[in-house]
Amino acid sequence: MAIVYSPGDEHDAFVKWAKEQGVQITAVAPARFEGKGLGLVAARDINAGECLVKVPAKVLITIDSDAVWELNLPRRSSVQGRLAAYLTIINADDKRNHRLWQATWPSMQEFESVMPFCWPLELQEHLPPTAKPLLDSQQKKYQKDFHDLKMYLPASSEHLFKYFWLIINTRVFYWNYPATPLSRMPKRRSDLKSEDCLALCPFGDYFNHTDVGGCDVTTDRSGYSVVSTKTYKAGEEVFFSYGGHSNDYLLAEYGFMLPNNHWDSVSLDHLIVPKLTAEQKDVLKDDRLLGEYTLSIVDSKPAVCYRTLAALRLATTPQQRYRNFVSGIGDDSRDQETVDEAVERLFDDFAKECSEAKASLKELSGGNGRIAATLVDRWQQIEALLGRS
Ligand SMILES: C[S@@+](CC[C@H](N)C(=O)[O-])C[C@H]1O[C@@H](n2cnc3c(N)ncnc32)[C@H](O)[C@@H]1O
Repeated sequence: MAIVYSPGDEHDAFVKWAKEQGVQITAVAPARFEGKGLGLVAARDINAGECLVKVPAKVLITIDSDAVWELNLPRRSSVQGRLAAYLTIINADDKRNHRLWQATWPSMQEFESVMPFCWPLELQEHLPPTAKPLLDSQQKKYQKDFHDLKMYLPASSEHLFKYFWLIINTRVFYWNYPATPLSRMPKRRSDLKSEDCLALCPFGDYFNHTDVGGCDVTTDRSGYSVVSTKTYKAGEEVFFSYGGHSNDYLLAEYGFMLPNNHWDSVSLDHLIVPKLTAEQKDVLKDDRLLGEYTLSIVDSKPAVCYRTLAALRLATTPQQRYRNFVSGIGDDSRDQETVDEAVERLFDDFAKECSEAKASLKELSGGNGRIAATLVDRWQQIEALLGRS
């Protein structure tokens, strides 16, 4: 993979600024990686357990930062919205403290090709069934944030607000305000959800994601520390994990997918739920087994989850045998063949959906070849999950 070790003057200027702000950087440097934008490269051999980056709390951008707090943005709007509004409002100020940092962020043009949020509707409609609801909820969140905050933004700045909203979506770290006074917290500490706990973290936001990790990130009152959990050879990319996310989640939230992602899975709900009778749905609901049916790879083979097996058993065998299965009593092997056949039919239906989506994307590609190619890749990955590639 092509790596550009000196990615540009703006990155040198930012690193100098970050160090002046107290960010400690050891043995890693920004570099450009094909297909990933910027990332961090090991500047020498690194041992497991080395502290590579320390970012002091005072340089984070959170809703507790004085400059954000002083804008007095409405508390009913989300933390993501308020941070995007802050960045939009302050953007015209040439002396803003994070100016050199902002110069290292991706452009709106880059987002337009990789973030499903920015894609034309006809391509969004070709997202797989697990990614589509993620995009829908993102769009709703964005609309609400813009609605709540537009009166605080400079005139005609929606485009900029959307850009910063995406910057926050793709670059924030989890921060639960370890030293913030109660009056400034977004909610009572016990009510905080992950979407309330956001911080922009200079230099930390250069790290790209792997499914297997490679560094641990810890927080305390002093800020963030990133410590290697494995050895790296000089010139290797240094990663950490953004979490155990499927490729549909990575695509919708961050605009990329991993070629081999051991967390990958897809929902089977759209194939199973519409085929259940109202009575079957009630039974599954009472047993807390309605929905969240997933397919993943276990021991290198396609595997459906326990919930799927329960739903298919209810759909294809007498109810008492389903009851025995979920209660863990009796011999369930006599229905194994029937359930296996139901799984196969499900896979046939999903494989057909994959072929149709790919065929329709071929017709569409036109000027959006890169987006269509990403979508075809994702449908092919689903075929591989089904064992049908
Ligand atoms: C926190 S930023 C990391 C730095 C970013 N690559 C940049 O150019 O500034 C997260 C973004 O990096 C990209 N990214 C992270 N991990 C990646 C990976 N393994 N492969 C491709 N892109 C990745 C995605 O665009 C994601 O939205």
